Amino acid sequence: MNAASMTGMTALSIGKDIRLNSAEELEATLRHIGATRYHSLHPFHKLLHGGKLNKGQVQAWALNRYYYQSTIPIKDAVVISRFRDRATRLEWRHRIEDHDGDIGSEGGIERWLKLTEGLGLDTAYVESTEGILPATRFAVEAYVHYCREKSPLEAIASSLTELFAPNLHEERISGMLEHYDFVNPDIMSYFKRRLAQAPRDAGFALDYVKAHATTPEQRASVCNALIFKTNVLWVQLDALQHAYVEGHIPPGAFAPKAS
Ligand SMILES: O=C(O)c1cc(C(=O)O)c2c(n1)C(=O)C(=O)c1cc(C(=O)O)[nH]c1-2
Repeated sequence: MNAASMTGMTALSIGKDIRLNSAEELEATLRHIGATRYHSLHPFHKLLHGGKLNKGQVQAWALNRYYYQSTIPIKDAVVISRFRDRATRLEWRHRIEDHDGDIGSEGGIERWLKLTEGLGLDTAYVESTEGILPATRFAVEAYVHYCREKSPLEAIASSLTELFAPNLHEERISGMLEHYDFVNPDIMSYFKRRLAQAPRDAGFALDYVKAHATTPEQRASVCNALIFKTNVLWVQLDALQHAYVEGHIPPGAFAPKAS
């Protein structure tokens, strides 16, 4: 089967008639899903990286993304809880440390707060998550539930969007530094650090699903987990676009000060 000419993919799943007969076909299909559905393609990202947003809109993005970032270690604790196998738990554990840090060493969540603080947001307000969009909360919670309720294989597979994150982070670092005078290298340190972390994590997850999805049904479930996750990311940007570009801010959500 040629993944690039794949037909029958719906918004939620690959077609029932698609049978993936090998690990190589699985990987080709996963890469096709990333190339056609990753949130790098979303119009909100084009605006963000192209310097087309004002400071309030960038604040709204960073504030909402904080909820995603700060939930990732909770999600990863759920993933770990799905495994009896000690080796898999050990391998996954560093992801929690990457985000939470350790006693005396900074983690990704603190680096994200540098970004929100550098953008002029009050840290206590960001951490309270009071101002986030309802859709951000629903989408991020859905990701945690997914990892709790689906198979351990699908829980790992749902992290595979990270295969496609480094290109996006490169584009974001250079685009935002070039276009916004309120952005500097220090507050972008979160993304610089992820450039090293994400390929290692994604590489493990890809090898894992290639080795452990041994039937066409399991390979389809891996693809559907990745489709689910691309949707988790996509709807968050849809909600930002609707609220902060088209101007329909839901009641109670963050309202940027006029700049
Ligand atoms: O900036 C981004 O677009 C982006 C995307 C993703 C992703 O693809 O899920 C992650 C991250 N960043 C990220 O920083 C991160 O730590 C991360 C963890 C995970 C995950 O699913 O376990 N995804 C992502």
